Amino acid sequence: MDFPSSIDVNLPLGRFPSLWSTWLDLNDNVRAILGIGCLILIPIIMNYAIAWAMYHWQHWNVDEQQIPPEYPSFIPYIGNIIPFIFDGKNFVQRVTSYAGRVTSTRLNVLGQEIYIFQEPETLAALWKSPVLSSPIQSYVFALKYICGMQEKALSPYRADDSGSYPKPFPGTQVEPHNRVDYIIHQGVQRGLVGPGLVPTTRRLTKAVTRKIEHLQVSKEWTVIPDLSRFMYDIVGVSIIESICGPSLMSINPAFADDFWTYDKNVPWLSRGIPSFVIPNAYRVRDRLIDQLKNWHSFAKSHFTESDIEDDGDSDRFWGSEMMRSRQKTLRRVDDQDNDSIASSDLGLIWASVSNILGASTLATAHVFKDRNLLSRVREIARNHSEDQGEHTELELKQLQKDPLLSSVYAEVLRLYSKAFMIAKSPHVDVSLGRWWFPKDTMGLANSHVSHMNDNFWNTKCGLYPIDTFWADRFVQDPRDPSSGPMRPEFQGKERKAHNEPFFSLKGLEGAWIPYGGGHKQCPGRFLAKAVVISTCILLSQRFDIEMLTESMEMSPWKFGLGVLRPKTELPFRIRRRMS
Ligand code: HEM
Repeated sequence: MDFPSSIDVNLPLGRFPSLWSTWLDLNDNVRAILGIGCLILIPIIMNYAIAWAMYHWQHWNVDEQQIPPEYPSFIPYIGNIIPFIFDGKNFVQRVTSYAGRVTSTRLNVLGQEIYIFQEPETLAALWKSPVLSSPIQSYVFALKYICGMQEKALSPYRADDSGSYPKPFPGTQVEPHNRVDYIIHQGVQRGLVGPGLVPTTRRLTKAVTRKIEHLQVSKEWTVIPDLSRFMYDIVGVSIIESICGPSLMSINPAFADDFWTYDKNVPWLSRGIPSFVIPNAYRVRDRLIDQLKNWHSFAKSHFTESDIEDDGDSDRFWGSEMMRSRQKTLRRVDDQDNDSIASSDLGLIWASVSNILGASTLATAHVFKDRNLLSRVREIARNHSEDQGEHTELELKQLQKDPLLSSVYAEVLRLYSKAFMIAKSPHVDVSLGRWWFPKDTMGLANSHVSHMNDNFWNTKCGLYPIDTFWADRFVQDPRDPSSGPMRPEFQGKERKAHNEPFFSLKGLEGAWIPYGGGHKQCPGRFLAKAVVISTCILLSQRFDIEMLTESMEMSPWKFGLGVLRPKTELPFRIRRRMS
């Protein structure tokens, strides 16, 4: 049908007829395609509009206790997955903010409901709950994709709904020898928080001190291309030695280099990128698993009880009681074999190295970049060292209580830790104040969102913005009401009990969360603090370091996996100080 052209120009709604005539001028195929497009698009837009309205309505409806509102997604089912995986930082920040405040939210990702809890009080309530287990799906995911565990060995992990407490959850059918969640949890607790803490810290600080003492650096400047690699050779290798003993790397001389390459590839492995795209990452992981198996059989055939040292923990074959006992407990779990135990050990070693390495590197970079901070750190070191050089174990322990050093350590973790913590309640719904956390669903918390909460952290009225490093942020000075980590209105009465500047994490539960919280909190946190502080002290005392780059841009790819790493190499020059 032809449309009279005269109407076209004279009608007050002249645009409508011209659109209409354009539509009629199109050929049938194009009209059919556009028609189908509209049929698909209109329900999507309506669905989005309804989801959007529901989202806001649930946020305004503050009187009721409810499950967190579902964040609307333009394309149902798959809408959230792409930004979640590839733009995690901005996506998580966006979905957990409402009307300028941090909030909790619900996402639908590939048909699965995921809850993100973020308000400090909600997180504090979450971590007090005694009914949470480990999120077994995420264990399975990490063991499969990051550590290369085979499907059969993963089945007892998938089946374990008994929780990580000594007493299994009521209703579970899992047999005691298959309680992998509890077995792993209690093993690392004993090794890193319980009786193993003192001997492991001693081995670790000794190894770090020895490596720093023996650095091949003279009194002349030497240029070194990358601070991260330099710190890996000190801190990363020391932590592997202190947990696994000297034999792992002495019988596998390529282990340290292979592990460095593997660690760089973990962000890709964790995204499930297949082996034909990143063959080298898979090859290096296979090599590490072979080397771990080689170490296991070497240690098994050489170790006797008499090798255990007087501290009751160390031995030169397995390294520590934690690694010795994992061999027994994990082997008893159904369907485990040499490969699966090696994959599991690879995961533990990665957890031990990855974050501590990032934290020590960034703390060192910040201390040496700021001359004033460096001289304050050196002054503290001098005051704690009797012979103006060597630090005794006791001195290093006392240095961990120093407010400035503790603040530098805490601020590095506040600024650079971007971990997802995962929680699940397999059997009962959990009340978290305003929100419900339904049973058998996945709950997440992200440290980046908590650490960048502008409404909580003190910036001294914008002088030290939330996304910048301020060495003194965590120092509380009783004489300065504007000091301390949180905004003055959140400060407790604690500072009244002090006369001198002090460091305390009181009141930061649910806000400073680099280690997660509650029962599943990182067991390596005490070791981490000891190492970050000892490394800063020892390096600043013995060496001059000048960073040869201004850039401290972080790679976004480790977002969600812990402490970030610099995007590029950090070149620097170093020389031994005149004593
Ligand atoms: C700055 C250093 C570190 C940071 C920021 C860090 C952070 C974390 C985080 C966020 C978790 C997950 C907690 C949760 O799910 O709620 C975790 C778990 C864990 N971390 Fe660390 N970590 C650090 C150092 C270490 C070290 C040095 C070790 C070992 C020597 C270690 C061993 C572990 C282990 C074994 C787990 C799993 C615990 C379990 O499943 O029960 N971490 N860590």
